[in-house]
Amino acid sequence: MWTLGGLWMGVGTSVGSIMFLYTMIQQFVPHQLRHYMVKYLRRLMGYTNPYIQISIDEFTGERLKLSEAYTSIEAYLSSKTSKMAKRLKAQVGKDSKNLVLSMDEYEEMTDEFQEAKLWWSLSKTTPKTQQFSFYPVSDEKRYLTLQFHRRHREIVTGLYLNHVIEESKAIMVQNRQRKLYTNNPSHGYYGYRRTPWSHVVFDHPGTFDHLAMDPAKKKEIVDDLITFSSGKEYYAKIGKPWKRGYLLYGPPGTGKSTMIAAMANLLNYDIYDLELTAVKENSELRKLLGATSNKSIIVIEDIDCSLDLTGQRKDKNKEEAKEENPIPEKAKEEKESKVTLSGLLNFIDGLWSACGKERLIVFTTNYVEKLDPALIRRGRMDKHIEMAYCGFEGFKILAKNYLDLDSHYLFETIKNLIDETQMIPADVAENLMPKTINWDFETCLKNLIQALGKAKEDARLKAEEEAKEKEILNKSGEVKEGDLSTKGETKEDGTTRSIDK
Ligand SMILES: Nc1ncnc2c1ncn2[C@@H]1O[C@H](COP(=O)(O)OP(=O)(O)OP(=O)(O)O)[C@@H](O)[C@H]1O
Ligand SMILES: [Mg+2]
Repeated sequence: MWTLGGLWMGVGTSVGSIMFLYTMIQQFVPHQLRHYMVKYLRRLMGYTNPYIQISIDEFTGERLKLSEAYTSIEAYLSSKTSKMAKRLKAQVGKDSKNLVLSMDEYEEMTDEFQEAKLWWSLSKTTPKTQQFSFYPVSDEKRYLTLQFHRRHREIVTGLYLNHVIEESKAIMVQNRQRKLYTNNPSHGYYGYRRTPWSHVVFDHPGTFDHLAMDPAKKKEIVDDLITFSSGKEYYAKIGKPWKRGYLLYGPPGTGKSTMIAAMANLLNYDIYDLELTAVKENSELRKLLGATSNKSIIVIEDIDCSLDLTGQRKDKNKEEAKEENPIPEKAKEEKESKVTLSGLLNFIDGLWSACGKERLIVFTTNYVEKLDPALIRRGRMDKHIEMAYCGFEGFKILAKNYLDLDSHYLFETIKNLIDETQMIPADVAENLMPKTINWDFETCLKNLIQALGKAKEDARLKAEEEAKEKEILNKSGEVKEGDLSTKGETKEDGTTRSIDK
């Protein structure tokens, strides 16, 4: 036992010193020399060293995408770090309640699996051209290295790595703090952040239980989402990338944004709120897409206002104003987004869109009829959901939510009024909300009844006004028709034909 322990310590020390040497070279040797030194060191070690090394980069594919393997292993190691590593890094965990510890840079730790002993270390490569900067510069690459004896190759590649990934899944769920990302429009270059997205903790309390809408429709949406999230094998079987598009449309204040929060809370996904007008060109759109994680919702709100997507829908007034006050060409180029409709279509379902798994893409709009049909066809936006005015079923959900009220004698009055009125759930909710400390159910419900009565009356007056306008128009139309018939001659089939003068 002692001998084995001593041997392991010895091996650990020699591996440690080789890695230390590597790290020193990476850190302090000028990059022109570094390449040769590392090459010869490796060759030398190849003859004598019985150890195999696997490295896992933090970012893959020109660092566009956060490596899933890296994230998983980092989570796995974080569960062991507190016992093994000496230099730790602390981050706030789920719900900001606990601190999650992970290995600090240039730190090493050991792990054991069956009879194999394994060494993990975290390193980084520094940029080729050394620059003075207060922040770590964007060329920095972090990577994890795993070393083990070659006699354990089968165990490690066949079993250990799978074991790490499986363990990491449970740990990640435990530690997961959901995030709300945005593509930061304040500066195009994302520098030391190493990702084009900036984020805050996603803390929206909205759930489907809170959402006022037809229960049958709600159930259909929830079922659809759950089926999607558990559809890994199904999507693989039908040969489709594991993603789904949702189009939420309807008047302002009908709960489109609230539904997105409810979707994220239901499925435990992150949200990427994409500000399309801040994206300069299609290639940036691809970068943004590549830097999103799996299990996420990519949202483009008010898609109809986001861009001139067809090239035909330019705002005429804006165009005229531009002509009067022309913006200098360079400033214009810097400011204007060059994202095209085809760029966006590729973003949604081109080859690039398949680079992640389990992703929802959600568009919201108040004017569905303004959207290009290509953008919202099935396959891109698979499910179209209309968020409508509040009906009685929706009201009951709001009454339960805002007043904790299941039934009341005034419900019948509200039922009769609400189905004849077009009131958005946001207004119904606002009218229901208690306005004084000593509130009671009756006052709240009567407030709503009053508001509904007023809305109904306003609608009646508006309809009357419109009818009058129509009548006037019809009359003037009749006069014109009358003029025409006097000037025309009657044909055999009873229609009239004008006489050319
Ligand atoms: N269907 C609904 N159920 C519950 N609450 C709702 C619903 N619709 C709106 N609300 C309430 O009204 C507020 C505004 O709703 P929300 O922002 O989701 O509307 P929206 O449809 O996204 O509007 P817009 O088109 O202007 O973005 C929310 O904070 C929510 O409290
Ligand atoms: Mg909204």
